[in-house]
Amino acid sequence: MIKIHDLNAYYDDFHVLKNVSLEVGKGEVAVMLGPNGHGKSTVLKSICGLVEKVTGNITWSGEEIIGLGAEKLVNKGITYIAENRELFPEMTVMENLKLGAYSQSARPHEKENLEKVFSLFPRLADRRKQLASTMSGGEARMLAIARGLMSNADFLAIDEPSLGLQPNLRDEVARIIKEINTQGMTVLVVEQNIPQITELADKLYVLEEGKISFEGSREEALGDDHLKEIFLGM
Ligand SMILES: Nc1ncnc2c1ncn2[C@@H]1O[C@H](COP(=O)(O)OP(=O)(O)OP(=O)(O)O)[C@@H](O)[C@H]1O
Repeated sequence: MIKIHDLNAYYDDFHVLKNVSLEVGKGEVAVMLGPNGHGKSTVLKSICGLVEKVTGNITWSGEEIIGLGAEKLVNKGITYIAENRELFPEMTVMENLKLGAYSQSARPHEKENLEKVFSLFPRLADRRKQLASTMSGGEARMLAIARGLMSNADFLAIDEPSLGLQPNLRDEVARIIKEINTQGMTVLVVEQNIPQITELADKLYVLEEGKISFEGSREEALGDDHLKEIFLGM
């Protein structure tokens, strides 16, 4: 379980997150919604050791992990999948995937994770020799998610997977998140353009102005007209 208590995050003097507390139970999917620029990515990055100035507590399976840094956290099974893909364009699909398994904890599992990834994303298996730079936007997005899975993670923080995706591929992203969750992955995802993802959420959080303004089930969120209209698009 990931448990965040009173997280504050800063970029220099800019105080982005203000006493954020949330938890994602083992094997659960939590979805974070909220307006642009209010700090959703910063929550994910703070968990994954990618924000320098943070205070508060973040525990993973009971162990304090705040401030450990991204490399140590990847070895503990905590992986961030960025919204801006961050692929290596001049490398093939296969090379990009193998780089996802660079960490000490992932290396011994490279073969089995590759098989898992290719069964989830058959299209990547067909294109394993293709350069990442020549993939369509949707394929590149899938590759970014697949590369995250190569890290042998137990917890994935996924940032806006729908960004730049056509509607049919959004269904595909929802299917994949459901599938990896069924296999036991704990997921915190920032996403409000794929209704199927909010449907599979065990819990929704809304982040506004760096603070959690709502926490509850999708049914509870649907009971609130403001949330329903603004964040659930209904
Ligand atoms: N590396 C950085 N240095 C300085 N300011 C930053 C940095 N990253 C983000 N910010 C600022 O922090 C605030 C929160 O950004 P963040 O990306 O967490 O928001 P968000 O809710 O995820 O937005 P979006 O939905 O647009 O991705 C924004 O004002 C942003 O400009």
